[in-house]
Amino acid sequence: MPSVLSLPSDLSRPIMALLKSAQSHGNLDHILKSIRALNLQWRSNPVLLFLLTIGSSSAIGSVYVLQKLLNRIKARRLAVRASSGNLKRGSRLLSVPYKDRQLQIVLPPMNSDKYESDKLIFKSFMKDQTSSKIEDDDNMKGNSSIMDSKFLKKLFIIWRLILIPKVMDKNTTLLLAQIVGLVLRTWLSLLVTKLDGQIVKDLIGLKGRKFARDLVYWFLFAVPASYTNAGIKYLTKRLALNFRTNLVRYAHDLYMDPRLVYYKLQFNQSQLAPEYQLDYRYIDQYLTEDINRFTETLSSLFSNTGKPFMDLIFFAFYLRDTLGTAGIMGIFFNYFLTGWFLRLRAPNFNSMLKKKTTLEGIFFNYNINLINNCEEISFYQGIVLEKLKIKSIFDSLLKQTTHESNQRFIYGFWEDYVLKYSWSGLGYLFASIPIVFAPQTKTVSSETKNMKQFIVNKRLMLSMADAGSRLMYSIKDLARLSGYTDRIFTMLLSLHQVHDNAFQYGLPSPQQAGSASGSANTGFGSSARLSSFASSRNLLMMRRQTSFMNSMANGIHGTIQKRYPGIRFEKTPLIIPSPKGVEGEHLLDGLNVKIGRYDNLLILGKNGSGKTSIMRLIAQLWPLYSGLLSKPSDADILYIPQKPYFYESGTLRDQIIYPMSMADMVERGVSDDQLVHYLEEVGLGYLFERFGRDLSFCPTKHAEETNIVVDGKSADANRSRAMSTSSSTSSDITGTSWKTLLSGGERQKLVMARILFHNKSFVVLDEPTSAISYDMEAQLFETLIKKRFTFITLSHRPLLMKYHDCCLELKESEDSNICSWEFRRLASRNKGNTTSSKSSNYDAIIEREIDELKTELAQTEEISTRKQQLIELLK
Ligand SMILES: Nc1ncnc2c1ncn2[C@@H]1O[C@H](COP(=O)(O)OP(=O)(O)OP(=O)(O)O)[C@@H](O)[C@H]1O
Repeated sequence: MPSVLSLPSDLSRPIMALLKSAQSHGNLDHILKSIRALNLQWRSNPVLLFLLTIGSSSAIGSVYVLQKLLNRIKARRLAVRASSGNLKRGSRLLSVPYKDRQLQIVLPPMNSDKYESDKLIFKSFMKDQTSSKIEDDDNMKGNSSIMDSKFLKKLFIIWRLILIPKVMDKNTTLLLAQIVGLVLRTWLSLLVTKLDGQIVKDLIGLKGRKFARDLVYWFLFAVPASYTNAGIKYLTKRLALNFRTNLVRYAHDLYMDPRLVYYKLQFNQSQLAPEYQLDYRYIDQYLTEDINRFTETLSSLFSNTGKPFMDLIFFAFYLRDTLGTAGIMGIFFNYFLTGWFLRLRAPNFNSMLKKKTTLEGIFFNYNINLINNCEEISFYQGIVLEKLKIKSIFDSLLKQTTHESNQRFIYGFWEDYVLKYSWSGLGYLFASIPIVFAPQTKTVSSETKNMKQFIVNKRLMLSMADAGSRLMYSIKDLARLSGYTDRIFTMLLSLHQVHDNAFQYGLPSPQQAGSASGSANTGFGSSARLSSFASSRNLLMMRRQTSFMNSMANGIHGTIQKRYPGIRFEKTPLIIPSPKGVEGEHLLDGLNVKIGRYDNLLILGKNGSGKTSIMRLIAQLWPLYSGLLSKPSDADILYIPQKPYFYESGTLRDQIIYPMSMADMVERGVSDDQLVHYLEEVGLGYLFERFGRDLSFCPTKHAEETNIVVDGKSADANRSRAMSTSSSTSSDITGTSWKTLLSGGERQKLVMARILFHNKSFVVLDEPTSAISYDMEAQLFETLIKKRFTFITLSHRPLLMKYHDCCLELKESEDSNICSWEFRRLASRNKGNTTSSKSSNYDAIIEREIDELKTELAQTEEISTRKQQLIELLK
């Protein structure tokens, strides 16, 4: 038998001819002759597929370029329409920096009806869970099986509502294209397998010309095969990205809603089963990492399971001709047996993944906390304690990861032994069956035929084994997907619960509690934990009735009027929101206060007495359980919280106009000059100078890359000429944040400039001048009075009375934990000269404060005298 390396003369001739032609540069005749000598069949599969690939990729490329061009034209038109305010109602146009240009993205208006109808689907899911009592012991431990109905139901809900909301969706197209790609790839594998056997047959049969031709076919095949592989990978990534976009937008629409879901989430402590409870502190991880991982796992699952599945079916059909139906049945029986065996051995990857992801979130958040509070921690020199805390969190993560690795090691052994080696061994065995049992004829042609058949069968068997093993490996992917599906579903469920108009801050709403098909005690459905113990139907019914009565009695029944020209409380309790409702912790009871336009109110009280909570009630962050609250419309009132907030990556201008966008500012006709004037009024003119007389100054690095322009109005459009001379000073102080760049007092003053800009009739200020010097404080209050703002100030300093007309004092009560309150009108303030007006009422309080200060001063003096005496003694 000739060696494969020593080519026979028949084989070397066409190759030599090709080489010679290559040597004689451009001798087309020679090349054509050599190709002709190969006897290529133009209608053969490799040639047709090669030409088809070239043709279709050119067509796809042209469509892509055309689409890009059309998109650019569309974006330009949109920008023009946006700047003239002609966008569809509710739509917003964003200009997002991308490479060296701005991408125009239109955000369609939110379809709130969709979210309301989706809410019903989530509600009925929760009701089904209770009524069918799926909360069995397994679920209590979070050990849901990867293929259980709950996982599939959850996935189906997410799929139908968010991932592919309608049949004619672009994601459907991508999915279909992916399926076509998978079928094509399997078919190509089959053709390649046959060609492989043919090449071996040519070699062994010493057919040089055929060998060279099949080699050319091989290289032609490589083009569509590689193209299909790359295409499938691209489609997988694209689908994941589209799924992610849909999910992120959906979650953001619910989370960042004017119904304040992002704030109220902390109160959603309904008594749901643990698997449906979301820890709001880690919502960032759900919204970012989890969505990303869920969509990637889901879209890659199609190619990871689709390809082996197709392979199994195609190859089984092909092999049936040689191995017979019994042989194929035997192979599949083997697969199921090993699959069953591996499932028995598989640890609970789902629950391991959930635990690990939660710990990763805690670890990540703690690191962020360190960054956000680095200065405070440095002052306290608290890094040792912080390090200990971070270490203990990391240790828990490490323990969980080690446990997971150990489990994976044992399972990995069984998986590899069975899937890689046993199945391949069996593959050889099955491939040899037709040869071993064929009639024994010892001619050269029968040997080469046998060899070809063996090669083809062996390749198909190994491919089948590989496909089967990949299907088995994807059990792990499925477990991972199940874990992520649980997390994403829980997040969406919680968002819907809080987004619900009837959200009761953890207490079930009356209709939920009493719903006929519904259940006992969930934020929206039922208490899985409670109902799992309620073994009898009667007990469940009783529980429902009790819950209904409770929620009726403890629910939110207050009345809010929103167009009142002042603030009025009538018989209003101040209760910390909780699942107990009215029975929760009371801070104040029966509050009766009434102020009108131009009545400035000071709310006085010690720390923790409930001042900020009153502001929360007025701003409707907290519910009004009973009584009456009358307040001005939202457009007329501005709330200034105790902690000055600065817009992340925002410019100096953004900080003044927050929460308005540049587009709104331009629309209101406010110029940059006016903003500068406000800065000067609050005593921050020098800051403007320091930042290079540039309102676009931003201390955050890469601010330009993240500077998103809303509705086509550029931040620079309104900049006055005086400001365009940006000095080098501004660039010297980049790379920090507003929080660290400004002092405490400067931050409060900047917020005051915000008040002047918004110019709303009513302002609620929580400790607005706690870090500002007395002279500046007086100036700021004088400005507010002069500009005829009506302000409600929350403070613990009676000295501020001189700027106010009424005072609500919250006092500690001797006989109960609930503060008592006293509302009184202060003697009329001389609006022009506040310091000259005195009232005996607040004189007494001020005298008391002065006395306290004097006592403190005397104590300090005494200490310093003693210290001096000690020093002298030591000398
Ligand atoms: N979300 C909450 N959950 C539980 N308790 C809360 C919550 N928010 C506030 N409280 C409690 O309510 C009480 C009143 O808080 P509030 O912030 O209104 O005090 P304050 O009078 O503004 O205090 P300070 O002057 O220190 O700002 C405090 O005891 C606080 O612990």
